[in-house]
Amino acid sequence: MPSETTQVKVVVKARPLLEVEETKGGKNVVKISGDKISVDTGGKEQTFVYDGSFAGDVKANQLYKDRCEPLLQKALEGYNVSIMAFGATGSGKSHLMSGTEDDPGIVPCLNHSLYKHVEEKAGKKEFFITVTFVEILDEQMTDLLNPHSNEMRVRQHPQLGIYVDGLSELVANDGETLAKLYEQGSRARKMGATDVRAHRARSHSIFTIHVDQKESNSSKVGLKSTIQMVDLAGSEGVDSNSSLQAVARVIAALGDSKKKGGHVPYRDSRITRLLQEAFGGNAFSLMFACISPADLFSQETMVTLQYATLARNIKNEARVNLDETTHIIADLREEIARLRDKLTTNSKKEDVMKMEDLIHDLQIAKRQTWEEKQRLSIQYEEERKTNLANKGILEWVMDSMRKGDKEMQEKLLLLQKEKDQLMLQYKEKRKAVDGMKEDLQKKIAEYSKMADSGKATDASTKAKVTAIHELKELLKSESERLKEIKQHLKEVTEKQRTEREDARSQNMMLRGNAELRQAVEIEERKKIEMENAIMVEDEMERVGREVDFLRMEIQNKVEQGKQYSSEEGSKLEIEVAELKAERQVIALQQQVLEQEKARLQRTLDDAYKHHKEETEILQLQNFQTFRNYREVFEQQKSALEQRYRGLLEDAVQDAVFMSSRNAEMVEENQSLRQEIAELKDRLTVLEGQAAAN
Ligand SMILES: Nc1ncnc2c1ncn2[C@@H]1O[C@H](COP(=O)(O)OP(=O)(O)OP(=O)(O)O)[C@@H](O)[C@H]1O
Repeated sequence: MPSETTQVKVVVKARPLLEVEETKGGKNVVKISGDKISVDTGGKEQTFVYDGSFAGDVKANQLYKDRCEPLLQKALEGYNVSIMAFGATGSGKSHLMSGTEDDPGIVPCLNHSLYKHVEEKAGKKEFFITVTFVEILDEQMTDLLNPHSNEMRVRQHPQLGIYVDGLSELVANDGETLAKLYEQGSRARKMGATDVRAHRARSHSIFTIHVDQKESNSSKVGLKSTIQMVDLAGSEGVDSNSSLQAVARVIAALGDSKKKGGHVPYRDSRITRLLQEAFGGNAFSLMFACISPADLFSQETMVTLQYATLARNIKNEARVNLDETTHIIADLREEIARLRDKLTTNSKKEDVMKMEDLIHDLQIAKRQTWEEKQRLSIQYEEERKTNLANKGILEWVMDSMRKGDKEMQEKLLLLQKEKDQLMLQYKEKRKAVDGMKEDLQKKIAEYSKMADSGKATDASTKAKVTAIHELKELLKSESERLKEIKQHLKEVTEKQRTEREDARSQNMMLRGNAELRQAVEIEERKKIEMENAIMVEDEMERVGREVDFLRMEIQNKVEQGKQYSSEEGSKLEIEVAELKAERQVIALQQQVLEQEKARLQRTLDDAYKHHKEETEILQLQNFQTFRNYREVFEQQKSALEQRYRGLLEDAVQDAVFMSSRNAEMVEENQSLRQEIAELKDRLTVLEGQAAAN
């Protein structure tokens, strides 16, 4: 297995002087020239040399290209890589690692090149990439990709190295997935805290990319490497932060020539255990020492630079990691079988314990196969929906809600179908009614024409009158039916509205689900808009038909040479004007609806933004409330304990008093007995004397 001795590389990155620092009168006390960096500490200039020093105007992607891309190449050759950001709070560590949209950080840049490489090698090589994301705060570990509450432990596997037992490893088949996982994890890191900045300043996070690869169609053993991206806790006051102090002690133990060869306190904290390969182990390591250029921070800058100097002396022994999972599993199985035989004849306690460890090692080794990692990843995906939802990460809730909402959606769909059918019936019925009206008008016209002509016989008059009467009756009943349909339609619409309301309140119950609510609102609004549009269109059509009908009637009459009386004329004109006005009103209504829609859209967007912010705050507050409860509980507990302690002390004192009193009484009793005995003796003597006399 090829291996290389390598030194931990240290690059200093000074962030720009922030506006807030400038307004406070902060001055730039850092000068950079080549790999040298000088800090003016109140008139005294101190100079340090590193593997690189970069000023504030340097973009993260340039730093990535320059310093991290070669490390990615190493990782692709099978070496482990560790990229760490170290520095005081506010020195720009997170900015460097995560970056912004305009200035993507080291993690997004590396993500991009990693998958570019994977694409380029398609056909020749197969890659299997997974990620884990852990946060360590006050020695507590949080699985940022799947924030569960199961116990997690740092363990060491004899062949696979150091790992966190219980940490979810998720498959990232493409750069987009990896970016999403990193983003969600970073968000989960924020969501758990009441004071995001203080929390981040005190916590460490490690985002690890596991790259497994093998040559396509080859039985050659594949490669297996890890890329650790570490955002260390803020170092201002290294003394006050014990786990960072532990990192400092490890750096000093390995990097300080006076302490070389001595004990390295990796086991002092979880972060140092997890960085064991990065400092003095099997990895190519790069430490970004992040500093602020401001005089206000010069003390913190000096602490960072001193540790950076020590870190640069650390030597690592990096080797190519072959994917020997299959062999490891076979070896472990063999060892387990041997031990099992031994245990059947002679079961010693240490052998039983060793057996337990071996079985656990085998379990871990078995989880390293691509198939098993894939299976577990799917299982974690399921779990993390709930865990992330509990943490307020919304996207997953949305997905699951869509499923949960299905029943309600189906109900609404059925109602919509019923409504559509009713609408169709309504339209058809109205068309028929309108036709009948038209027919009736015609029949009345024919009848009056016949009557005017004076040619009408009794029979023909009767027939016409009967037909008119029948039609009138039919029209009446059909109009009734139309009314009924309309009423039914109204009821269904109302039912639909209440169901939607229910659905919405159900959605409301899901805390933080602003996106989903917005999606539901948008969908609902679209439906209402569509329905309104249909109604308006329908009305317009009806009014149009009425106008046409009138026009036709007038034309008919004109053609028949009918002279309108001024009364009829003005009646018709009024009717036309009314219809026109009706049409205008509808058009106006439509305009108003459009305006209302735009206004609602704006209100909704504002409400959405506001709600989203409020939800986040609420979640943070809830967490705070929980902490307050816990504090009160702790106080009550200690008050009770104190009370019981007091009672116990009293009881002990009483017991002591009673026992001393008891001793006194025993003594008294004894002396009384003595006295009685003496009195008895005297009595006997006196009785003797009396008898003698
Ligand atoms: N290169 C940069 N360009 C512009 N602004 C920067 C740069 N680096 C850092 N900043 C700004 O400096 C501030 C502190 O940066 P950041 O939050 O990354 O510090 P940090 O070291 O991660 O702090 P903490 O330890 O508290 O998490 C932020 O407002 C950030 O936007």
